[in-house]
Amino acid sequence: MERQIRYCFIGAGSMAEAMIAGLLKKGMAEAEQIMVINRQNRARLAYLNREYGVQIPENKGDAILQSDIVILAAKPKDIPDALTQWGPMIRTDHLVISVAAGISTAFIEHHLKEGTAVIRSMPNTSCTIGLSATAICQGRWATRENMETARSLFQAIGIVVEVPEEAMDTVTGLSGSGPAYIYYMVEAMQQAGVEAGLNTDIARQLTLQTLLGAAHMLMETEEEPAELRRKVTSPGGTTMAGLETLRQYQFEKAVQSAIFRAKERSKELGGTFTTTVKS
Ligand SMILES: NC(=O)C1=CN([C@@H]2O[C@H](COP(=O)(O)OP(=O)(O)OC[C@H]3O[C@@H](n4cnc5c(N)ncnc54)[C@H](OP(=O)(O)O)[C@@H]3O)[C@@H](O)[C@H]2O)C=CC1
Ligand SMILES: O=C(O)[C@@H]1CCC=N1
Repeated sequence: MERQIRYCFIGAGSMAEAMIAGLLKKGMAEAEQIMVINRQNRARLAYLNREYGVQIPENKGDAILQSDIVILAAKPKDIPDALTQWGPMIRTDHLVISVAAGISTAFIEHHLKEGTAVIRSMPNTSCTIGLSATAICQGRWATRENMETARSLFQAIGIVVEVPEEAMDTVTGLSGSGPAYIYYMVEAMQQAGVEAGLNTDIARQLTLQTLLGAAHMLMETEEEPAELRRKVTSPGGTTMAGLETLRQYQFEKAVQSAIFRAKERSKELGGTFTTTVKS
């Protein structure tokens, strides 16, 4: 029987959990195939073991040695230390998939043995339920086969697009951080409903179904968002009044500025480290 692929997550935070939950839910991997290590939070590892049955090896280095795919899921600021600490255990036949915002494939490759395949990705937390929007890009030593492996991994937990590495900061600002913008909008809508007199549960139900319905309308009718918006907006009606108010508060500019700023932040997070990369 063919040996099953083994995954080692370096980092046991929100993103690792979201990917683990999605991979298990979609049957892409069994819990025995997934090992997780972190820096020091043992309670967190115990939780992941209890909740998902994933493997928490006694010896963290062994987890890397026994794996085929290493998923780098520490915070960008901790990536240099993680690479210094764990890099020596990563072999050239490993595939390294980073989910870290801003960190370039070149920076990661610099800390690993020459020839190690590195793929940079940007999923989002909706991978928990198989609905991530993930972008991937190819490092210097990664082959097309490695890219196909990463693609099938992320396809199991959502959609996947391939982009040039220069686009990864924009992707991070748009779809990596994107769920948070939507949740912020939902919070504001619910709060307005409650302040205007609805009970919390009703405000929540109406807001969530409105979000779900609008998302499905966009996906299923394939009409442009501006056209769908036009159909809601009766001349002189309530929507027109609401949209006008959003315009007065520069809604469009606010959303665009948020995405541009998040993109810049992604660059800043990676920029801190680029100077240490030798050409
Ligand atoms: N959250 C999100 O929506 C998304 C996040 N990302 C990216 O995912 C990455 C992780 O983010 P998130 O899960 O939110 O972060 P968290 O802070 O929740 O988790 C970070 C994890 O990294 C571990 N860690 C830190 N240093 C090391 C080390 N040297 N060796 C092993 N493990 C280490 C921490 O362990 P300990 O607790 O023991 O210190 C912790 O388990 C980031 O790079 C982020 O840019 C990408 C897309 C979306
Ligand atoms: O906030 C962050 O930095 C990470 C990257 C994309 C989403 N969360």
